[in-house]
This record gives sequence, C-alpha cells and structure tokens, in this order.
Amino acid sequence: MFIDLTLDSDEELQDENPEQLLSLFTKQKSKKRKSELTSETSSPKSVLNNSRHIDINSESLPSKHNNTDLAIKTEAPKFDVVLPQLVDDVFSIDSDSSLPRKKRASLLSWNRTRQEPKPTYSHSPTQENPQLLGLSDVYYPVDNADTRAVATYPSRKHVSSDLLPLSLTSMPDGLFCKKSQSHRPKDEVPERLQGKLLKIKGPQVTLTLSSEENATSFPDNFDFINAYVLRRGVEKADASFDAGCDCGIVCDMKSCTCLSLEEGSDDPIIPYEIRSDRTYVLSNDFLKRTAMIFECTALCACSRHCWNRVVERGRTIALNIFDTGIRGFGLRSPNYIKAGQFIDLYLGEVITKASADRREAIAEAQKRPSYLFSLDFLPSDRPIYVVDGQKFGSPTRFMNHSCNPNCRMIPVSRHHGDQRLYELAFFALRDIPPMTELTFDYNPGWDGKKKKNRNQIDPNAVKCLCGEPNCRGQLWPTQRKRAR
Ligand SMILES: C[S@@+](CC[C@H](N)C(=O)[O-])C[C@H]1O[C@@H](n2cnc3c(N)ncnc32)[C@H](O)[C@@H]1O
Repeated sequence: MFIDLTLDSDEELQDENPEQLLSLFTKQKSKKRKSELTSETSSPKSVLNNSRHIDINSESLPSKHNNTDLAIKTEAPKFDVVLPQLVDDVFSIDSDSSLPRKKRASLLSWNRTRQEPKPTYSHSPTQENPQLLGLSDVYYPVDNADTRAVATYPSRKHVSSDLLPLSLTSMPDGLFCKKSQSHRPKDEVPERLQGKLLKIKGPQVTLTLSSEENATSFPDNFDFINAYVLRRGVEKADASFDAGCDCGIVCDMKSCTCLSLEEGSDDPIIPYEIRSDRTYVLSNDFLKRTAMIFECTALCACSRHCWNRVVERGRTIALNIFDTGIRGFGLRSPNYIKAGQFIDLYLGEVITKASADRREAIAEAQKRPSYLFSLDFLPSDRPIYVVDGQKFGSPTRFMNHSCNPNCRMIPVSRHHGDQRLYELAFFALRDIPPMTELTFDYNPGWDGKKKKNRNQIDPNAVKCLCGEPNCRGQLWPTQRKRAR
C-alpha cells in the first residue's frame, strides 16, 4: 500500500527514512486540518509551486505504525497537503506576536513539553528510534490518553482547536468539550452557601468542605443571623426597667454602677482587662468564676469604646466552619486567639420553654442534633426562654462539645432590667493556636468523673467522641438533655 505525499522542498527529501517521511505526512495532514479549522481565505493550492509527490511503502514502516488510522488515510481520494512557507506554526510561536499573549504562553509551554521528553517514559527517542513528531506515544500519548495527558499537556482550557497539530480522531476524549459546570473542584463552596456566609457581619466566616457530598450535608434549611429572632410568646422587658451608669466617656472600674459586686462586699467584679496590644480579654480571675458579665448599656454615658463594651463591639476574629468527620461540622479560627478573648455570640430563635420541649421531642425522635440553649442563668419566677440555633444561628452553632474544652460560654447582660433575655457569649479559656477546633463543655456542671469506666455509660445517650483522655463518654448526663 502506498501513501501519496506532497512535499514542497528538496531538503525535506534528504533523509528517506520511512519514519521521517511518515512524520512529514502527519505534519502536512495537521496543516490541512488547521486550514480546514481556521477556514483560511488563501487556498493551500496557491502555494504548491515547489511541491513533489513521493510514495511511501507502508510495509517498510515499523509495525507499530501499520494501524487502522494510517490505512484509512491512504485510501482515495488522495490529497495534496502543502503549506510550504509555514514550517510548523506550532514550533514558531515564539516570534508570532499576533497571537494574544495568553495564547502564546500556553502554546509555548505545550511546545516545550513536546521538545523536552521526560526521561521516565519508556520510548525516549534514541539514535535507532529517531524522533517522531506527531505519532510517538512519547510526545503524543495514544494509550491511556486521559491519564497521561494530565501530566504531558497544559490544562484543557488553554488548548485551542485551531492550533492543535494532530487529527481530531486521535485526541483524548473530551478535549474539545467545554468544562462542565457540574465538575466543581471538591472544596469549592456552592453559591447558595457562599450567599449564606456573606450575611454574617464582622470578620470573614468561611466554610471548608472536604467533599462534594459534604456540601449537601450542610443544612439547607439553616440561615445565619446577626441578632436573636424573637418568636411568639417571647418579649423584651420594658425599657423603663433598664438602667445605665453615669461614669463619663470612659467608665471608672472602681465606681461604675453597671458592674456587679462581690458577695458581701462593695468591691466591683471587673470582667475585662486590656492587653498591651490593646486586645480586650476576660481577666484570669473572671474566667474562673461562674458569673454574669454586666456590660454598659444604651443608657450609659460612656462611649462605644469603653472597656466595658467588649461583646457589644462584636466579633474580632475570622472563623471557619469545617468538617470534623465523626462529630459533624465544627468551628475554628484562622487567627491566634488569646486566653480570655471574646469569640462570638450564640444566636438563634428565642422561643418559650414549652416550644423548646416540643422541638426537642421531635429532634430526639428523629435522632437529630440538639441546638437548644436555655436562658436560665438568673433566677426568675417566670418561665425561662430557650435559644434554638437549629434553623437560624451564628457560626457558634457549629461548636462541638469537648470534655477538655478550650472555650466557655458566659452570660452577658446588656439590658440590666431584663432577667430573661441576655446574650450567650463564648470566650477562650486559654491561648488557642490558629485552626484549632473551638469547643466548649455542653455540661460544665456535670461531674462525669463518677463514670469510672465505659460500661457505666448510658447506651442510649449521645456518645461523646471528643477523644480527650478525661472524656466522660456521653454528651449529656441523661439520654438527652431537654435544653442545654
Ligand atoms: C450544636 S451541634 C454542633 C454542630 C454539629 N456538629 C453540626 O454538624 O451541626 C451539637 C451536635 O453535634 C454533635 N456533637 C457535638 N460534640 C460532639 C462530640 N464531642 N461527640 C460526638 N458528637 C458531638 C452531636 O450530634 C450534637 O447533638
């Protein structure tokens, strides 16, 4: 069988090595393909001046080139494919300034890949096996194309069909397909979740997904809020019950009437101190107490920058919600958190105790996680309110329990006349390095030490998977606490 090949110069015929001729044939074929693809106005026939025909005996070719692809192209009608002056545009792109810079760069890297074969491939060109531009599996993989193309070629988005040197039939599958929208990188956060995160005020809150499935496990019916949402039956105390201090622009730590007093003395309990870098943190002394913080209120004369308005000024650290694996989503910060630093508020719908009981019964039956937080710190002769972070909440809604926690929830009042409605604020118990999971003890008052071994753990309780050496084995003392 013979191949009809048209050549444009005598130099191209110096070496009649069949493989080189085959290579020339392939190049010409690609140029014809290029001219077809780009619909050039000048006909290839117009540059046929020096062309000659030669015959290649296909039997003299190495057996690996006697493939179907070649056989098909040897059949009639024969074609003359010559673009004589254009040696090979793929290999002269360095000087082609008409190409957009981005396209030139991608072609250059493609070209370099072809010219610098990686020594690890088994069919490296040698004296006996001269370079075969176009058909060699070193330079153009024909087997396992999908796999090898990843390492050998630039990414799909840089490849333009009008500049590809080879026939379309031997291209890897999907090379000309547009990148599908559905093939999102695994860790990319879907737009619907990005939108939710952007609603949060203050430093950035991000979400890290470990897999695409992880995105679907993120609660769909959940929205971030920046303040409590009061539901039916929940009322703020009348403003006339509120009070404020009259310290001046900055409160006096010794005499500010907002501060609570030590039992049996007139000494004020001062919650905050200011570090040399001007970070406001809880005092060591206060961290050890079980006390409420009474921050200055809207009725106080002091400015917004008063040292006693730390929670009011809001979150100062960035947060990241991430997949912990066995404990579901968790919370961490990319920032270094200092001991005593305010982290964020626990927010949600504020509902009555009766509503909370109903919601908890449903959650328990469906074995769903609990997001209820009781506002029962101050004694009251009226039924307590409960914060439910299940459908509406802040990032702290994702904080998991640990039997050796690094954070603590402290109640904060900013409306001193209201005993039933106050803030749930998280503070760091110690210095926390960036990207450490932020945890708190769901039952700080429970003495789980009594459970000396795992056999004493209630088999129906929610198992604790905090992994700490002092782990109590279960999240709540009873099967499930009604509300935290
Ligand atoms: C307030 S949510 C915490 C966020 C939750 N991981 C998520 O993905 O939404 C409380 C629930 O998280 C799970 N959880 C929290 N801490 C845990 C722990 N130490 N061990 C096992 N599960 C835990 C329990 O299912 C619990 O009901």
